[in-house]
Amino acid sequence: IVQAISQNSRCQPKVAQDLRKSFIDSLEEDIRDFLINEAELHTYDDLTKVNPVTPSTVLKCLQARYSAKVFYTHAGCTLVALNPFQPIPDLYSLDVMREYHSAPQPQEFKPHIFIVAEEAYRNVQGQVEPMNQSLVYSGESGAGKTWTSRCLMKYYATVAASSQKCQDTVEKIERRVLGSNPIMEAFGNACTLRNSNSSRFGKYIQLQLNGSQLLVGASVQTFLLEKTRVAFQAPNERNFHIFYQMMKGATGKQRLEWMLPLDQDFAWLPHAEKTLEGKYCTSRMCLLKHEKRNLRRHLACVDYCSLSLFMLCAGFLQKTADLLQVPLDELQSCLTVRTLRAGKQNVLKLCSQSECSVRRDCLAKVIYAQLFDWLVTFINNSMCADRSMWCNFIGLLDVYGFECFLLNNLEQLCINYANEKLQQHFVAHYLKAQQEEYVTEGLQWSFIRYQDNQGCLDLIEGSPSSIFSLLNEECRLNRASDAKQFCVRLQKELSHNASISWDKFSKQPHFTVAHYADKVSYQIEGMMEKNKDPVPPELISLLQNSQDSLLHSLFADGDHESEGLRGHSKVVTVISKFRNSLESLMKILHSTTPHYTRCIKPNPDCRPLTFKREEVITQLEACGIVETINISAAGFPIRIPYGNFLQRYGLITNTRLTVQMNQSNSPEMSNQAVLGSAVEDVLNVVLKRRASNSTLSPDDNNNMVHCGRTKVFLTHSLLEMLEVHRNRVRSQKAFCIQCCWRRYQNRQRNLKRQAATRLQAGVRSWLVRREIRKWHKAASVIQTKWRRWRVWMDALAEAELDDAEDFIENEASSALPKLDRLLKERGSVQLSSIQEPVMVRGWPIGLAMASPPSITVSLTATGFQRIMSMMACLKIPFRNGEYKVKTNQFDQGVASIRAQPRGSIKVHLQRSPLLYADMHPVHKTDVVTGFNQILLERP
Ligand SMILES: Nc1ncnc2c1ncn2[C@@H]1O[C@H](COP(=O)(O)OP(=O)(O)OP(=O)(O)O)[C@@H](O)[C@H]1O
Repeated sequence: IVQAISQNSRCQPKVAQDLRKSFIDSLEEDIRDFLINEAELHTYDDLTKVNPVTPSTVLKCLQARYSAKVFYTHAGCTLVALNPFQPIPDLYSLDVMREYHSAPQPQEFKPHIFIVAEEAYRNVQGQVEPMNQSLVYSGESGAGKTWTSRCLMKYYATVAASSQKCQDTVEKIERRVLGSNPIMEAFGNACTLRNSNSSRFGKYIQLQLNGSQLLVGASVQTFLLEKTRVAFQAPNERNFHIFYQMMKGATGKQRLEWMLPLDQDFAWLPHAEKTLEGKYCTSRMCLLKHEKRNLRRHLACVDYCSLSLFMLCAGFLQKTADLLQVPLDELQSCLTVRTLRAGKQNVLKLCSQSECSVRRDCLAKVIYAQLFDWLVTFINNSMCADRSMWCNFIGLLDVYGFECFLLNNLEQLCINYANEKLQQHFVAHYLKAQQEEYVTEGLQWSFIRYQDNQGCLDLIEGSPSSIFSLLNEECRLNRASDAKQFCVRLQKELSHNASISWDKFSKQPHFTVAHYADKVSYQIEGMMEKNKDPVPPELISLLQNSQDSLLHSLFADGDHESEGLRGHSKVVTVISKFRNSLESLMKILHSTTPHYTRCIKPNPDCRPLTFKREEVITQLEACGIVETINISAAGFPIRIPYGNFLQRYGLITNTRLTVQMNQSNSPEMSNQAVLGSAVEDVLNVVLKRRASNSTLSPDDNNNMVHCGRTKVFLTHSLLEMLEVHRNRVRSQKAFCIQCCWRRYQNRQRNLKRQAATRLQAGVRSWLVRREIRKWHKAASVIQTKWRRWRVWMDALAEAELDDAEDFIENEASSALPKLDRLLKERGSVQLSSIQEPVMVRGWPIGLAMASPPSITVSLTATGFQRIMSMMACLKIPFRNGEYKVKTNQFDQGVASIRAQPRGSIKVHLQRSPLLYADMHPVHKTDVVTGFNQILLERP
């Protein structure tokens, strides 16, 4: 339908309108089932969550998000960017950049181009192989590729900028990179029907990073500049911006110097009245002074040369000759006389009027193409860092999206060929990565089905015969090209390939290629000429002899192949050049980690916040987004290691702890079995419950989950179910724990009350008194000895000194060690407190208490618990502080004990709570909930 709409939209608007209506009707029917909860569609930040994945459901989801002003959506491994066509406040601000850059997990943020940028940057930082990154963004004209490119450059210029401000040019490279954009756009962009600032060339920008991941340089590689635009613009389209900027910006003096008439309408500069997007300016490029001067001088030359093109087109031959600094007669003869080779002799032939026009256009195109290349080289020279200064790069590839117009020719064939290559790379990259993981995890691979476009690529570029090879062959033959003849040749040689077909009813010579995105019919008329892109040799030698230094240098090096200078067998065709540059680009892509972004243009008129379904669905088809989602969703996009899975979802079936224990002492393979079955238990519970109240059958399990060697592979829908169940079980458990805790507290309170009474009555009278009795006994022994000693001392005072000394020595040797031992046994027990043992700062059952901050306890964990309770019950005075704890559970720990309001004591054990698993029921709960505090209360 979409194809029919686009084919009829110009010639038969009524038919197209009817088709569009029926298309929209069919959409509604198709997605009715899906849209049960339409209000929530905009919350799907990943299109792989859409179920079922069809173009219409994806479309509806994107539309809902677009209406909610959400412009980025993940599509599995790619990002879909919808163009809002109006600036969105704070979507790309510096703060947002910093937020994404500093987030520990940017993926958890809302989808954004900065997530892709940050992921690539972190890959470089993490030195994950392959370290170099490529960010590929494709889409049709006006979809937002250039915008994306600017955003990414700004992002890297912000996050990868050096914080040190020094004079060195290298520090300012980020400004150079950003500043080169307007110049490139001035020369390479033009106002087209589809985009007022359309890039007419493809580019790969390489941002060079040093070992500290700071931006130190950049380089640009360009592809397929649409140089025909210099001489021919489609109705209502414009030439390259630079010409208009130059006309507008020229001062009176320059006009005089350039001999530019004020009121002249140039045929090559249509619609000069339209306003432009921007203006190039060298000051933004942050160059050194001499570089700036150099660039300005050269740009003036460029302008000069460009200007000559106007003059050329307007037929001002004298002025053109003056500006190009070539002799007028030579210019004239180049444009009007053709040199033919007849044997060894040259024959001059006067050209027809149309041939003269072709030559004039050719001169303009060749100058512009060379100037553009020169500009790219100049920019590269000013931005590119020395190879020794950078070690990694992030490449930004801005490629034209798939194109299918009413009339398609060589340009579209090249563009669509490039897209086929990228699609193949994309599929191969992601499927390869997935396949590798599935194989290592022992998963079956066959369930992923995808469209292989190798057949189409073989048709276009394969050997021995393909469209390209036949086209090149045709161009190398020294004969006038005949479209019909070539069409017959194609039919003869390529009809075995299923990707090519011909419309029997079409009178025009053509061929239709079934691309991965759509079928495109290419007209053959003019294709060979475009492929040859002939440049008369006279023109080249004319420009080589120019007195203008820039022009002279552009053509002096002699690698400009013109039709006469190169042998026919060596013709370097447009296709060959494009293919070569694409090959080198693909080589780079293969050696980097790619990140794909699909830019979508929501309406053809560039109207802000307007979403046209048929427009979007065509693009979704063209960029193979449904295919991409299917690739991402066909497998299991969620991969969770067993340990993490059971930790998170084990509570659904209470399998967590047992499995963890088994895991620690069983070999790896049996672990996997144990873990796998534990996971299955969990999933079975979830899936059965789900199946009981929905259409899902338990057989669907295989499509939603797979247990690999180390990970569980899940689909998004299963993950959602798991989350729902987990939350439900958690709230149930939390409620139970609360009830238990209250019950336990009540019981504790009662028990403590009883224990306290008993302790006060029993323990105080028995335990304490027994000790007191012991101490009394010891004290009386010491006192007796002391008294005896004093008596002896008194007696000795009267006796002779020598005898006395002997006596003391004998007595002390037996009495003092005893006293010493007692003191040692009771720590800081003092003689004076023997009479009042309750007030002694010691504890009868093995607790020796010195002054805080240290209590040394040597007992079991339960014993410690009991001690603390007793202390509380007996109102033993203690101070808040840190106490050393020694139990049989661990060597040495620290407990901080704090008195709480209402007489309770809070003991905080600074140890892994798992060690207390056998202490008390409450601690077990604590293990589960992750608390490690014990609350003990005084009666
Ligand atoms: N994210 C965005 N926010 C606001 N406006 C945007 C955004 N993306 C694109 N635009 C607008 O859309 C216009 C077209 O975008 P852009 O020039 O980037 O398209 P493109 O894909 O590069 O087209 P082409 O292939 O023709 O060069 C821009 O001029 C800009 O005004």
